[in-house]
Amino acid sequence: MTDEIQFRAGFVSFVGRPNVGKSTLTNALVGEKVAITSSKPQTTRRAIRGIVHKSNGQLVLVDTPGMHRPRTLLGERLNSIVQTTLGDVDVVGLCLPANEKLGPGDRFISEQLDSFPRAKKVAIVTKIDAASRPAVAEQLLAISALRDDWEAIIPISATSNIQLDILTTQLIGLMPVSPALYPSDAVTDEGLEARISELIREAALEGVQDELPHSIAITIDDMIDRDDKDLVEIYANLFVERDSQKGIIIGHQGERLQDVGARARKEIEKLVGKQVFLSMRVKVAKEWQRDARQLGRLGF
Ligand SMILES: Nc1nc2c(ncn2[C@@H]2O[C@H](COP(=O)(O)OP(=O)(O)OP(=O)(O)O)[C@@H](O)[C@H]2O)c(=O)[nH]1
Repeated sequence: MTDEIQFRAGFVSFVGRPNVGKSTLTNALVGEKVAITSSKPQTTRRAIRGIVHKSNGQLVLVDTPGMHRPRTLLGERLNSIVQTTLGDVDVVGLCLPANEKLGPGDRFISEQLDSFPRAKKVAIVTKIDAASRPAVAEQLLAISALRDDWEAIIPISATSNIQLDILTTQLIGLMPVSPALYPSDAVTDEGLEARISELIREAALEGVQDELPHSIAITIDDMIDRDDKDLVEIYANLFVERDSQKGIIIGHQGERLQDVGARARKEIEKLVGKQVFLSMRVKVAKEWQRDARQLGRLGF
């Protein structure tokens, strides 16, 4: 036996109801914007990986869409992404917000986790900055009674950076002994185009009404890296399902679309480290969420 610390690496997936802070946590742990965050529930569609590198281990974070009961074909595809992802991970972190009592949604998801015996279960109590100490204590008790196979129950705040290091250390401790799975400079294996699409979708979601979020999809037609200037030209399509939604996205005299473009461009410029020219066209793809062929074309 040696005292040498063994390197550990593996996969972690954060699950939980919509809006409990999974994407914010992923970004905070990775230290770079990889998953989109939004105050609108269920905005995360893909299994996005962020990678956390420490001297003694590596965590590959698989950020899944919230588990929910499917209502449309899109919903079913999202759920099947969750299923295939969770069959494969070393640890599932069930995110439960400190500032809301446990409810049927949390219990439903916890029960789903029973189907994945391979994964170790960790409870992550999110948003502790938004709850009083007694409320956090009460929540910890309720969560410990939720399952008897928790490896750990860890209270954190992703926005106030409370206990994030402890979470990382504990998660690494639960990983198998393994060499690093990704090179040390990788933060995500999502392609650049996919990340850009997500940034545009995030900008488009800001301030829209409740029914719209699921109706928006982004595709990129072309990306041209100009050699004559420090500039990338991006040609994107913003799909909605109905003509009326097209009007909402574009806004009065195109003002809203201009706003979305300006915000998206700022975020994309941070990502690519260059000036960006962004052209967006709004198109209607009728009922794309229910149509298998259109889903395929839009990348789901
Ligand atoms: N006060 C507080 N708010 C937080 C914290 N983490 C996330 N939030 C907020 O909670 C909301 C939802 O966060 P997300 O990270 O998008 O939640 P999510 O679970 O990924 O949501 P879906 O993608 O819809 O499944 C956002 O408005 C965040 O700013 C936290 O630690 N403290």
